[in-house]
Amino acid sequence: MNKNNSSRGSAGKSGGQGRGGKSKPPVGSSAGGSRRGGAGRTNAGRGRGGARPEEEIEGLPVAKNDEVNLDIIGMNHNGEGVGRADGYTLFVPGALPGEKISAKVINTKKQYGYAKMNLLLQASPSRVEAPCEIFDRCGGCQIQHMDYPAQLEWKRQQVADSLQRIGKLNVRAFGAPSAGEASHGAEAGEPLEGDTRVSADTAEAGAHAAGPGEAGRPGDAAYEVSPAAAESASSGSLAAGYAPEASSGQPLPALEAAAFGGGEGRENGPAPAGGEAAEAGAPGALAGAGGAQSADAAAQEAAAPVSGADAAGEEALGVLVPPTLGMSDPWRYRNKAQVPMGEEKGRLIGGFYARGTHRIVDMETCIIQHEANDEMVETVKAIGRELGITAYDEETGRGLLRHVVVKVAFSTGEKMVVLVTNSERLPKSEQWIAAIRERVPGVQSICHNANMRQTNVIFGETTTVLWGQEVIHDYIGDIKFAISARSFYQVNPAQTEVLYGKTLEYAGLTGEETVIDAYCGIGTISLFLAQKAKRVYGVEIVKEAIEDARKNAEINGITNAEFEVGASEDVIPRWREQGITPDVIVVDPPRKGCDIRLLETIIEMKPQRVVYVSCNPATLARDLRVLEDGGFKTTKVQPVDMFPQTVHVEAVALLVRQD
Ligand SMILES: C[S@@+](CC[C@H](N)C(=O)[O-])C[C@H]1O[C@@H](n2cnc3c(N)ncnc32)[C@H](O)[C@@H]1O
Repeated sequence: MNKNNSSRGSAGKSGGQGRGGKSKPPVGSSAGGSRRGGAGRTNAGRGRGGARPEEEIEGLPVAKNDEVNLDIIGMNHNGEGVGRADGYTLFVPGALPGEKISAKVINTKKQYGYAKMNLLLQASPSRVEAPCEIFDRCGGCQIQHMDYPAQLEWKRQQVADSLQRIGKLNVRAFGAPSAGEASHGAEAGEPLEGDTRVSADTAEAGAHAAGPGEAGRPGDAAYEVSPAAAESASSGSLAAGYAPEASSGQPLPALEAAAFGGGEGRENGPAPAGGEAAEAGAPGALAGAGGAQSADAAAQEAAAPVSGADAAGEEALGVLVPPTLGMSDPWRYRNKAQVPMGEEKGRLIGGFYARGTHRIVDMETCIIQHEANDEMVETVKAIGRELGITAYDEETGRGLLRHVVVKVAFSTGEKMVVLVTNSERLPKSEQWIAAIRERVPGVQSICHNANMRQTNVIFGETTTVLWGQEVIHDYIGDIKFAISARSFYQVNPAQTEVLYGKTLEYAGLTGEETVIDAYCGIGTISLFLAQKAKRVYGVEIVKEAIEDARKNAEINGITNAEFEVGASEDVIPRWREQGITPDVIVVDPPRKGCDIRLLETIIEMKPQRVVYVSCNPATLARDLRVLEDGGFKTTKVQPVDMFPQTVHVEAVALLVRQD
């Protein structure tokens, strides 16, 4: 915080425009006009004797309703700007790294608080106008106001930071030469800008597990990843994976030290203001932006080890985290929409939840969805209104239509509509079918899923095909996949090819290997691997997905892949007892990461390589630490942007066995 420029209480309050969304926040002409004399670091004079509002905590440098000027030094994993007011962390929705803002404190906790941006005093060069009409209300995307190169670089930093702080891995300084080159230059071990910024940007990210709507949760201040927390978050919360532990009341650095045995790895100072933005334009730093890696990144990749022998020489340089592989057109990329339904003044509406809430923002178009999905959702809403359908109400448990789920296969154009209702049967099903068939050209499958439980989980156990096929078909590369209503299928088909391509490359197959694909879904990765391996064993917990996987092997004439239903942590130890000895194990778990029993089994099975595909850098880093302690070395972790405009981060890691 610029102490001299901050104001207290109501003095000099400015406009209240809120977060930087579709419309940019007002840009102030200058940061001058200081209203507060002196540092004003204490809460003195704020009624210690009972008049103080309950949430106000003594000894903080700011209080609720204070106006402060902040330098935004980073962005947390929810996409909120991170500012410091006299060392106290304030999260500011809509603020970008490198910006100077004026903000009003809206809530304080012991270790951090929230502020609302009033005035943008100095904008980041990465700030763009969010193209979506409802960006400032909808919780679906979080970073449309950041240009795409900066999004990609931020995602790389998230991965690098998690590896360092949670996994306690030594991350190679970006731009550092490979082992061979290192002997020629002194720079090899020196931290580069990227690394310096990493920790500062996200030092608070782990401390902040909750979105605005969850701000009241106790003890958000730990990096430790709890499977239970992550599990509950898999239904969509961005707070996923961080356990409410270790709320000691200490300032953040001490907390971090406690959680991670502090002092290990790099200790980085705060990022220079504007650092994120400045680097966004750095040559070679943002290779993913055009859908291709930079020459720099490609050279590092080529130099990175893929075998245990090479790894020794590279070890001192640390784990390589190349630039995020991004899309050339990061819009309209999603093949699936799962839209909650509600009512507004008695009218059926459907859209995504407002940030941090379960309040539905009615939506006509979503510009990260394929147009066909937009059209299907709109059509289904219109039909629902015509048929007088009620929407399910979470609070009362009454009402009928819960979710509309639509899928489109990019390569074949096949479409699926799933109506999820709070009823065993779909009332007026004949009318629904006739109307959808008539108004959704090319629809191949209309399904009903019954979910009568009072839960956030979208699907219930029973799915019925109302009309048409049970599945739709899509291709990834040359392989054809059947996708049913409930099976997991990657949502960004263009980037799925990139992700699986990396997975296959890291698996380093010659045709002689036995491979295990844990958390295999409908066998997508398994079938990719099977083309280059001797035998592949896939395991997945959802029965329908395994049925799809078997069908998929069959329709592609692949005979060297077999699949089993069950939890990876139960099935793979059994395979071990049966004498299956994999050369390569691929894991692609949900956000909560791998079960510890699975990690222990992997360590005991001693495959040459482990390829870990992850959609949560925090749990990835936690699990890599276990595998490292068990004798594996992490050599590279490649971020792949599967979810542009959102804070979701995907990465593929390669580990090689040390002995
Ligand atoms: C991130 S998806 C990956 C699916 C697949 N690899 C793909 O790329 O399409 C994770 C999958 O793990 C499954 N899953 C969750 N917990 C599991 C467990 N304990 N054992 C096996 N599969 C599990 C989910 O049903 C889901 O299909």
